[in-house]
Amino acid sequence: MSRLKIAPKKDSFNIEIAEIAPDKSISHRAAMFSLLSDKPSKIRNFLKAEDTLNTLQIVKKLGAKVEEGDVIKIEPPKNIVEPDDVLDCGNSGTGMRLYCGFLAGVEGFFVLSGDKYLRNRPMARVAKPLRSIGAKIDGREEGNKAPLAIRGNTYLESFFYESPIASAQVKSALILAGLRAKEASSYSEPELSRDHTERMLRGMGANIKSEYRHGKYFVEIEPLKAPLEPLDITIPSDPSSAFFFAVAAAIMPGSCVLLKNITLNPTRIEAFKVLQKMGAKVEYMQKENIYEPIGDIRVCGEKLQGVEVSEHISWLIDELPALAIAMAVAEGVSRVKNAKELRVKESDRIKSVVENLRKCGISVEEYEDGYEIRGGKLQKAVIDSYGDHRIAMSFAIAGLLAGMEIEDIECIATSFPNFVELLQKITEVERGD
Ligand SMILES: O=C(O)C1=C[C@@H](OP(=O)(O)O)[C@@H](O)[C@H](O)C1
Ligand SMILES: C=C(OP(=O)(O)O)C(=O)O
Repeated sequence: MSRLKIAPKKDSFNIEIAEIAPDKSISHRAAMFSLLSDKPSKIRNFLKAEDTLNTLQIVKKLGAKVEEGDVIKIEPPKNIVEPDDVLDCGNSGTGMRLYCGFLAGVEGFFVLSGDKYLRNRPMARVAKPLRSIGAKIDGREEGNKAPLAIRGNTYLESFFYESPIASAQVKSALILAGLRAKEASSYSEPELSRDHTERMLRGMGANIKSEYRHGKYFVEIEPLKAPLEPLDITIPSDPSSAFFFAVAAAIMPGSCVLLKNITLNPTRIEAFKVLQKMGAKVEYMQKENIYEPIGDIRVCGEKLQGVEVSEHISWLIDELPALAIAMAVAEGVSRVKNAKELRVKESDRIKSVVENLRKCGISVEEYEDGYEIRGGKLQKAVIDSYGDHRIAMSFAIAGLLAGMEIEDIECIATSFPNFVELLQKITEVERGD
């Protein structure tokens, strides 16, 4: 297990970062959705991190020819091939849950598994609704835990599913199944979760409509009549990865960071808005709109104030650990509520945030669905990442103020392989065993 030692940064900094990792959510989808066409897809700036490379590896095992280079070219098979081995999703909930929906309606036998963290995450949220439309999915705990065995079939019923949670992974799994169902289907969620699946599939020609009705978000899905158009996409940078550097600037008054070519999709930048509410200066400069609004974000540090976060949780769920670092140094009390979903991520992120902040000398109260953080002075500590990339990177950023030692940092490679290299532009970072 490797560790990182981060040296405190004494002066403010002003940098531009054009090398934030490509968007993880969009990369997973680009690789997987290429299988819905009968023509080759071209993907530029694909995220070459463990999670998305596992998804791409599965695309190959399902019969696609993949040419890897600066541009990834995926030539889909005529028919999906039944793989002769387990499909390894690694650490990725997105990979596993989306493949469940994708494979449920494809003839063949498929086994999805992953690392010890993923095998411990709940899968009933996709297995149950998929089973109710005729999918054959089983696994440990009656299909709640991987390995999951899918006996795909082409008889999926159409559905009207009201999801109790705003989860883009559940929504995407059901949309993918709906594309192969007998008739039109409908899905609703309590609030709009990230909508990359709808945007990309629509761009490929799928008949998918979405609208707000009675305070809920609905998606109507028409089954595919023919293969979709291929993707020709340049993946923008990931706002969830960019956010670590936004926090770095925000907690060091006088510092600024310009983050280039980031997805500005409103379901992805809510954490930047919270940082702004806390007192940081945040500017958005939209440049393009290809499937998604894309542009630059500039963040400059000012004195931060405590904040309460209890709405639009799905729009900032992945950023909450990094936001907790800003909350830890803000003046006054901050609270996060309605965020129970944090407990079923790569680690129980409520526990990992609370325990590690306490090690840094910050007073924190744990709630079932969040936490209360009393802003103070961060102290240097030895941090356990719990094998969770977002915890490792969040506390590495905290190191800018106090110095920090992070244990078990291999997980960073799941989403942001060049994170340490970029952090070294700001301060000294030492890797050790
Ligand atoms: O669909 C996606 O790409 C994702 C959806 C979110 O998960 P949930 O659907 O579980 O909320 C998010 O936390 C994850 O990092 C990526
Ligand atoms: C929750 C995350 O990803 P996933 O669910 O795909 O493992 C994440 O990247 O923070």
